Amino acid sequence: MSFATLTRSITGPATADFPVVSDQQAGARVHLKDLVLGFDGVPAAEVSLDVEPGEIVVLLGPSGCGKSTILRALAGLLTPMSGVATVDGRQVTGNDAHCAMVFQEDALFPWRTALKNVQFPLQLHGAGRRESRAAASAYLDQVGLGAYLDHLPARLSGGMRQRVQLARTLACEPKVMLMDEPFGALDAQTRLDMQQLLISVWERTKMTIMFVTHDVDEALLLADKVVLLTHRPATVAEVIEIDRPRDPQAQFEEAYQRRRQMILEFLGHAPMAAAA
Ligand SMILES: Nc1ncnc2c1ncn2[C@@H]1O[C@H](COP(=O)(O)OP(=O)(O)OP(=O)(O)O)[C@@H](O)[C@H]1O
Repeated sequence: MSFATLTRSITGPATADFPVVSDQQAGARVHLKDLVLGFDGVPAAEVSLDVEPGEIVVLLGPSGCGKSTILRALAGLLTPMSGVATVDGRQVTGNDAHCAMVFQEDALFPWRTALKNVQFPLQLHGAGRRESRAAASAYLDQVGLGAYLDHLPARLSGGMRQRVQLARTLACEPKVMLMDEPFGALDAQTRLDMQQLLISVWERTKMTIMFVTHDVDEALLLADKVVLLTHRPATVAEVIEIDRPRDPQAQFEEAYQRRRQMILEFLGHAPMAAAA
């Protein structure tokens, strides 16, 4: 998307307190077909998976099974051994402009203020100083950091730094946001706040989100689909579809508890991938 469209989307009429998002920005379809990823010729993941535009798909699986590797391949950071990954029908090769990654450890520039961190991708795409400043400050406002524009990352809490990272990722206007345990290092309350913030961002943008977590409740709160993966090399063992809207009381119901228990048991006894 051009920066002109971006600024239109920020300054146009908003439905709530969030910038209007153009159709172009809505989520992309992700298609993984017999995708084999690995290191030094040894497979770490062998997956086929379809993600509809605007879905939140959560990857759950035992430690080291290959979850991050799948996200890294979609971000263009890893070349597949075989198979294909496409985003809206286009094969992912190298750094795909439609996909942006959010890591657990914030990857902010420590010498740049919150505002300048978010301005960075905008300027990289050719926006001028004034335009990028206005856009970045709008994004930071949306993640609740309007009063912290001039703070360096060192002066922000872990949760606030993750908000800056989220704002910076949103400024890239990705069609697919790849989130690798983004809230794993946060305290419980901040994590809940970030989950709610993510849901509100997603409701407004309808981005496709692929999210890795070890937290089953986080998965059940966020996901349209929970994808259960086997031990390395990760293969898809099961895809669990979860209805929306989410009832906040649902977690106290028996059906929720049964599903949660089933997933916990799966993770405790996750199968090995079938021999090829
Ligand atoms: N750069 C690398 N070089 C070699 N092996 C790697 C590399 N990165 C990851 N691996 C290996 O690939 C496998 C999958 O790693 P990956 O980080 O994708 O797992 P994960 O499911 O995300 O793990 P966790 O849940 O513990 O974060 C692991 O066995 C890991 O040791």
